[in-house]
Amino acid sequence: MSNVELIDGKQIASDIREELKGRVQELKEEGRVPGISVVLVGDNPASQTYVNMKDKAAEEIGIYSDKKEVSDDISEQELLGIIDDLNNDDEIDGILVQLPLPDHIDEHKVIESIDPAKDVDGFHPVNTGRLFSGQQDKLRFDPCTPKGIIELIERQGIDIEGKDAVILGRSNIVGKPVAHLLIEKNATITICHSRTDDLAGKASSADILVAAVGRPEFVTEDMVKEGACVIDVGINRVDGELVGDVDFEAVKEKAGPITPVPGGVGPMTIAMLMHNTVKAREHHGV
Ligand SMILES: Nc1nc(=O)c2c([nH]1)NC[C@@H]1CN(c3ccc(C(=O)N[C@@H](CCC(=O)O)C(=O)O)cc3)C=[N+]21
Repeated sequence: MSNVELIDGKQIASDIREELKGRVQELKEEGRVPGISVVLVGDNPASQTYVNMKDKAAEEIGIYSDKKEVSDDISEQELLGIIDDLNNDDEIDGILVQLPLPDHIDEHKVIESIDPAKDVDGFHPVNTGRLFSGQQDKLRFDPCTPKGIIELIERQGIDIEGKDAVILGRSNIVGKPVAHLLIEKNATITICHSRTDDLAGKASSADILVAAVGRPEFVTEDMVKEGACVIDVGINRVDGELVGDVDFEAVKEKAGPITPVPGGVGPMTIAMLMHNTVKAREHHGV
């Protein structure tokens, strides 16, 4: 008999999409269909996969979804022009520019050109600033993967308050924002990275361990405390297979609740993108 407590991200994401359907129905009755536009620069096959998953989720929930596919030699000015059009398009509530962008385009400049009220990725400095300063009273879009992690933990029935959370990775899209969200939930935070001394020692002190380092099976058994909640944010392709940042087989018996890859954090990212888009429409023009 297995004593593994799997956190079923696929199921939880499906529950969230179901909840969103009701909110979209109410908006539709007022003639206010939520709309998202995804801007895809170049033809990276992995990006295509994500964009297709977003399309499918939007369709299921009843969100209008539009795609702008442009060549990877597009100039920065042209790209900024597309975003300006979307900022001024009343049918569009959410704008997502798929990252990464080609080297000749300044990612920060592009993100800052998005209307913060349409920034469903939660990457604009207005939104990250409101997260950083704990402003929950203002319209704020939290980044999808970090917000999805919080939802996974809470919907699994795990209390965050007072817990020691250790985050492996300090990226702007996962490590830093998830730290702020966990602080907001009254956890105590340690962020570890490539220069951290005794990373294994720190990781193994965690009640909640978030692995977002982008290295396949980086987290081994000795880095996990007995019964700890383990959240695997990794999506590494190894020999055509999807592998997380956690050595799942080695860790699953020692850990408490643990997310699989695939079927953990990934589906939650898309569900939270849909959540942000519905929220954007609910606030749009009111
Ligand atoms: N502006 C921007 N926003 C993003 O949110 C964004 C981005 N750029 N660039 C790329 C990354 C990656 N990303 C994923 C979303 C869902 C899954 C997902 O659902 N994964 C499935 C598996 C899918 C598969 O089999 O490939 C799972 O983990 O179960 C993965 C990765 C969003 N990203």
